[in-house]
Amino acid sequence: MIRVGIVGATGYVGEELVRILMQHPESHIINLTSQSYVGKSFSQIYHNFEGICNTICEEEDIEKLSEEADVIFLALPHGIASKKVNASILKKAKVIDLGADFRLKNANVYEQWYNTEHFSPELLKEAVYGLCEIKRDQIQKSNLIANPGCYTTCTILSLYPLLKENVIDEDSIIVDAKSGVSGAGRALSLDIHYIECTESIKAYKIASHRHTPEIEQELGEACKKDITISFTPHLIPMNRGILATCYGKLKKKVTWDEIMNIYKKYYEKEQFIRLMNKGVYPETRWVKGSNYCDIGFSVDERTGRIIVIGAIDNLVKGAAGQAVQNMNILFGLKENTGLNQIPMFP
Ligand SMILES: NC(=O)C1=CN([C@@H]2O[C@H](COP(=O)(O)OP(=O)(O)OC[C@H]3O[C@@H](n4cnc5c(N)ncnc54)[C@H](OP(=O)(O)O)[C@@H]3O)[C@@H](O)[C@H]2O)C=CC1
Ligand SMILES: CC(=O)N[C@@H](CCC(=O)OP(=O)(O)O)C(=O)O
Repeated sequence: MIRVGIVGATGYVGEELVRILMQHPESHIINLTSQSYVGKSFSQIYHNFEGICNTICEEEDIEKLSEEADVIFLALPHGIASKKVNASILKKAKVIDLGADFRLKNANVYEQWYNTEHFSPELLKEAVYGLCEIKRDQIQKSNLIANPGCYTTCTILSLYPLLKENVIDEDSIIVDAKSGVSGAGRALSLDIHYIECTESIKAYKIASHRHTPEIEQELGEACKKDITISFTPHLIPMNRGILATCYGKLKKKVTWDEIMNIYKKYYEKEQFIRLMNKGVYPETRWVKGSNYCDIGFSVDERTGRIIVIGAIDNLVKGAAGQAVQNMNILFGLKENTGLNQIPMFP
């Protein structure tokens, strides 16, 4: 059994990690940590776990945890993981960070977009960006995984084959993405009060969202160029789900079938990526509660653009599910172990 510790277990991502790992046949949760709920059992915080997980939440002690656990998941706000992780911890346990501290390769870029200091830039070289379908060979050999963000997972998976195969103009990319409110986490803030976000849709952090450099970094690596994209996130009054609508100018005339062959080249064997048939476009409810990323597209002959739609559950493929997929790769398990949840509909 893989001994697992979850730091920040009481947030939405932590809760989802517990839900998935409790059903994982090879994992055993040995420690759940919290900041505000030390001494409380997990089922007192999340009553859906009554009779299922009565583990008492403890104060975080990552040094001690690294002696006892095989893998530590960090589900903390940005800026904390880079203070906590160090080389000595990584010698003893593998770390999967679900925040953003190790995703960007350049600490200056991180500091610029996150407005906070990076406390362990020396670890950025060894951190692997844990987008499983694209980086599994590197993930396997690493002790520090930077689990991708939710918008970024959906966007990069949706566009990656087109950039790898040089099909679209790299600087023409526009991503219009929508997220459910759980994407903002459980901590209280005015923007996510019921009245502030129900029955309304809004764009936010226009031309300034911190997922922009992450998408540019990974798609730039795919096409071996520095690229800039326009990325606009929106808050949607639903609990879970990300829908990314991605636009790109085609470099030459292509048919839908030709593009589908490109997607198949990269994703045909991927269990968690489902390519939609012609005329079918992903919906968030088709992936809710599951680790799937659904992708559909249309070739617009009139404008010479391709429009790709991607959908994921932000808490599963966009966070905890992908983190467990990373754990499976790290420990040589079948990648789908514990991750075969069928999407909930409705
Ligand atoms: N929500 C989502 O869809 C996604 C989130 N992420 C990322 O995952 C991470 C966790 O997100 P999420 O679960 O939504 O966030 P939440 O706000 O719901 O949870 C944060 C967790 O971190 C703990 N915590 C907060 N501040 C501190 C601190 N100063 N020191 C130690 N622990 C602290 C909280 O403890 P307590 O409850 O005890 O206060 C809680 O357990 C973030 O980096 C987020 O950006 C990534 C992908 C998707
Ligand atoms: C709706 C909402 O507020 N979403 C969050 C994204 C959450 C996420 O996946 O991102 P990180 O892991 O990079 O924090 C946001 O826009 O900041």
